[in-house]
Amino acid sequence: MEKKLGTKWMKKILVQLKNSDKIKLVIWTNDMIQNQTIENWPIVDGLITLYSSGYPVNKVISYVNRHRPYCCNNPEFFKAMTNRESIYKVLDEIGVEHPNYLVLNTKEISNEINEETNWITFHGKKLEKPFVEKPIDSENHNIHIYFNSKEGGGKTKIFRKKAGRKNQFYSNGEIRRNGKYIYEEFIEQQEPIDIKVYAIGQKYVYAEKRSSLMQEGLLQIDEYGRELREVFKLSEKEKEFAAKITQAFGQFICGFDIVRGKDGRSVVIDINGWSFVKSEFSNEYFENCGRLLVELFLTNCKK
Ligand SMILES: O=P(O)(O)O[C@H]1[C@@H](OP(=O)(O)O)[C@H](OP(=O)(O)O)[C@@H](OP(=O)(O)OP(=O)(O)O)[C@H](OP(=O)(O)O)[C@H]1OP(=O)(O)O
Ligand SMILES: Nc1ncnc2c1ncn2[C@@H]1O[C@H](COP(=O)(O)OP(=O)(O)OP(=O)(O)O)[C@@H](O)[C@H]1O
Repeated sequence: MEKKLGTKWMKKILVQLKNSDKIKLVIWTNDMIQNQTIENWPIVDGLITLYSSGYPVNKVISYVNRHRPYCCNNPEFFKAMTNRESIYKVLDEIGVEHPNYLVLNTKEISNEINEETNWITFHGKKLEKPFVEKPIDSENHNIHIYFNSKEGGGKTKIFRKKAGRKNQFYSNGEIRRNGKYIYEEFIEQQEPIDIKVYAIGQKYVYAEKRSSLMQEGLLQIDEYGRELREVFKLSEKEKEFAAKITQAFGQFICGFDIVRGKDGRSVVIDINGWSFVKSEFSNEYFENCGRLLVELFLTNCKK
């Protein structure tokens, strides 16, 4: 949490709240959040809550229920947002496209899964490669992509960036049988890119593209040593996704990822909740983010 608060990206946003003469900004330390009871937490009119590993969601919800501060990102949704199936169910409700999927607890039903070179079957359901296997817990970023033998077979393991790498190819294409996974259709793309979308409520959305995490080789780095990204122009439909997603998930500041299929579909593959743009060249994003947050709190907090 403190790591997130200390980033220069967060500071670019907070400075605008600090500079507003109508807002008194109170920064809560990690010690306060983790070790003190909610009775000792300051009583505030507005609250910025953002999910990160170790974040005490239940404690924060108890505080919010007791004091009813205005939350720009509603903590009631945080648990649902850590489950990839729950995320897709919400997307269904709001008409936002996601990949077709199947959830399997491969540990519990290992004997019932029949695995062949190019597909798996389970109780009459057939999943053909290529497909993507993601831990149901969206905080677990160890994602495997399985290829058809026509494409050379094997699998690519994707993981959080480590020593300039983001993936590793393995010739063994067997699925994992040790937990609950969501199996998704692999969206074939025209250009192998990830579209990282950063929405701010209904009024503003900004996006960047980066080389897909499954692209071979080392990360492409910019002059600041950060992953190379470029500003990306979203379609009108993708902008509508952004407005619907921030509303449905109750997250005023909300990042999510899109891939564009060869078939023309735009498909949401991941919702990240509060997520920072991390670019030296996106001042416009930070200015809008700070301005809209100030506006949001002034409109919604008790006078
Ligand atoms: O959403 P955010 O801003 O909270 O950041 C997320 C994630 O963004 P995503 O959610 O859009 O995927 C970042 O991935 P990218 O967007 O940079 O690809 C990732 O950075 P990373 O891969 O380690 O590499 P760097 O870019 O920092 O070098 C970061 O890990 P930490 O910096 O180690 O905390 C994550 O934080 P958390 O989820 O709390 O672990
Ligand atoms: N259904 C899919 N079809 C094609 N490629 C996909 C699909 N799902 C994921 N990918 C690729 O795998 C990468 C990781 O997927 P995803 O974003 O779901 O993982 P994550 O670990 O939740 O990411 P984040 O770090 O954003 O939280 C994507 O950036 C994309 O390149």
